[in-house]
Amino acid sequence: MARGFQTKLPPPYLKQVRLRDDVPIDRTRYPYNLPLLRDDDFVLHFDRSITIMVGENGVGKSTLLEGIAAIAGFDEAGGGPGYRPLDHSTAIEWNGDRLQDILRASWLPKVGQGWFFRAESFFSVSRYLDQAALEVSALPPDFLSHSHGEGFLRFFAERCARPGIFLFDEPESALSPRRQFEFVNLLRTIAAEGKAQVIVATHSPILMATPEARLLSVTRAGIDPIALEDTDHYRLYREFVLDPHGVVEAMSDD
Ligand SMILES: Nc1ncnc2c1ncn2[C@@H]1O[C@H](COP(=O)(O)OP(=O)(O)OP(=O)(O)O)[C@@H](O)[C@H]1O
Repeated sequence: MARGFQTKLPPPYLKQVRLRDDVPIDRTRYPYNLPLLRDDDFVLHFDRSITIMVGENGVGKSTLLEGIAAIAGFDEAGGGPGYRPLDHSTAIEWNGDRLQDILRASWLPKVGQGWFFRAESFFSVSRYLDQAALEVSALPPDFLSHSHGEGFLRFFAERCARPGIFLFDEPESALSPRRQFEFVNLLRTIAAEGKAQVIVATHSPILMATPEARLLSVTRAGIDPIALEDTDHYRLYREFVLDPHGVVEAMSDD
């Protein structure tokens, strides 16, 4: 068991996040201006150990994950509690971590263990882990001496064997379709073991098909449960597989 987190209670540990009603919200500025957060009664419920968020580019899935990561005590750039893989001191942009100021989280119990996986920071996080191990004369995990996808899967498998809350932003970006099925198997193992909560944002219909997962549709209007077969992603891929050349022609700009 990871130090600091042991519970007999089943996941999901993070039950919901909702907008606070006791702080003013400046809706003119990112991330507070996301259309998704327009309603004062915005609420995101988690009712299974695996939650998969799906939605068009730009609706705010990554921003929400950054906000949840910050609430859990993880760096917005990725990593676990106490990891600071990037120096943010010169950052001029506002990021999703600012959502922690306007969101109220309900936990049972509160979990501070876990990891925020981001494809774009995998390299710097892996370097950071190697460096941290070398500094204490430990064996570096060396996730980078593999292909991108292999290193990523090894990383997931190693981290997710521990209890905690795990956040994944588009994990499929490093994975071939076959490896995505391995990732689904990993999610299924996590669900069966009942010691961890996982929240994934994805565009992959393969990941969305994880049987144990609650699939949530994220749109500018809000967040609602959805069936795989009702997602735009599934419908478009289905049309494509049935008639790839015809669909490419139909979608062409000319
Ligand atoms: N640091 C930032 N400053 C200002 N606006 C931002 C910033 N990061 C993202 N945005 C904007 O916020 C909106 C939501 O972005 P976000 O990356 O959360 O969407 P997403 O649903 O994760 O999209 P994708 O599927 O492309 O990853 C987009 O309109 C984006 O342009």
